[in-house]
Amino acid sequence: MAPREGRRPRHVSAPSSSPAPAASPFAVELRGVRRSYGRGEQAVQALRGIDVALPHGSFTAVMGPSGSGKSTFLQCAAGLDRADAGQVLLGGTELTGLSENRLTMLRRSRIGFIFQSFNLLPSLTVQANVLLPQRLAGVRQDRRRAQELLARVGLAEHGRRRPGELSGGQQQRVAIARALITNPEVVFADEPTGALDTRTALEVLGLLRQAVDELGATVVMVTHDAVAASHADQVLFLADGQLVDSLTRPDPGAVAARMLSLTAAVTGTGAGTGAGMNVGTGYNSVVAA
Ligand SMILES: Nc1ncnc2c1ncn2[C@@H]1O[C@H](COP(=O)(O)OP(=O)(O)OP(=O)(O)O)[C@@H](O)[C@H]1O
Repeated sequence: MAPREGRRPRHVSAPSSSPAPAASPFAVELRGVRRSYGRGEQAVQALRGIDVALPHGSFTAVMGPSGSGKSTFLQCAAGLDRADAGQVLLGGTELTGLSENRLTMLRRSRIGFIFQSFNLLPSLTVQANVLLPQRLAGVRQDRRRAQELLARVGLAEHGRRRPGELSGGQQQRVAIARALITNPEVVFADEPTGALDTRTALEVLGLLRQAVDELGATVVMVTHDAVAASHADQVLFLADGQLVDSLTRPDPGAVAARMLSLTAAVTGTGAGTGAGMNVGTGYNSVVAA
């Protein structure tokens, strides 16, 4: 997938260190990834052979009906959960097979996370929260970069406050700054706007878009919201543990139409597979290049 025209990463105004040289053209690659939960008749096939490759500097949204495997996809791609089969690569480094310690170190230094519920530490100042990934990774805490990132998300004056003194939208901005502090290869965002009102959500999505366009970040975002997904370069649609479709340069209407037909197909409500939905065609390989 090519990034949107006019939205190519410009690698300008990166607050400090530039991204590490890419060992692979792809920030994230999943090859034949399978993950099931439980055993025997109770087993649930959460991912049933996922093949996808997402280039550096791209913004990808992952959508699908409830239970389609979005969270499992994100967890496996981010090395928070282990695939039963297949390979997961981050910037060319294979995660499958890494020891727990090495996986933890890799997550701390090369991956940023943004969660629906912000997950800031209430007892730390805003600035200390932003610096936490560097502290955990055991690298020098770069206060200047933290301050630059806080300024970028509009919180230059809030570094000494505690998260509890900020609004939800402001807390999510802190979480974005925290996710970017280590200059990670990929930022994984799990429903980052799920707890925010519409206007605040749009601001947060704009900041994620800026991180991609101006800092060269790679963002992978799970969302239920068609408007949120339309900020991405590409939307991947999951159904029943498989990638069944994708949309590039998505607009909210097209995303909503595909979700509607997907949900109808999954629940069997008979709404058909209009809007070009590909359910059941065996399309499960999306190489975003
Ligand atoms: N720890 C677990 N133990 C057993 N089954 C699980 C576990 N985690 C997920 N599943 C099952 O795997 C399937 C995929 O779940 P997953 O959470 O990835 O879907 P999702 O698309 O993120 O759903 P939602 O939109 O509702 O959050 C579901 O059938 C779910 O019930």
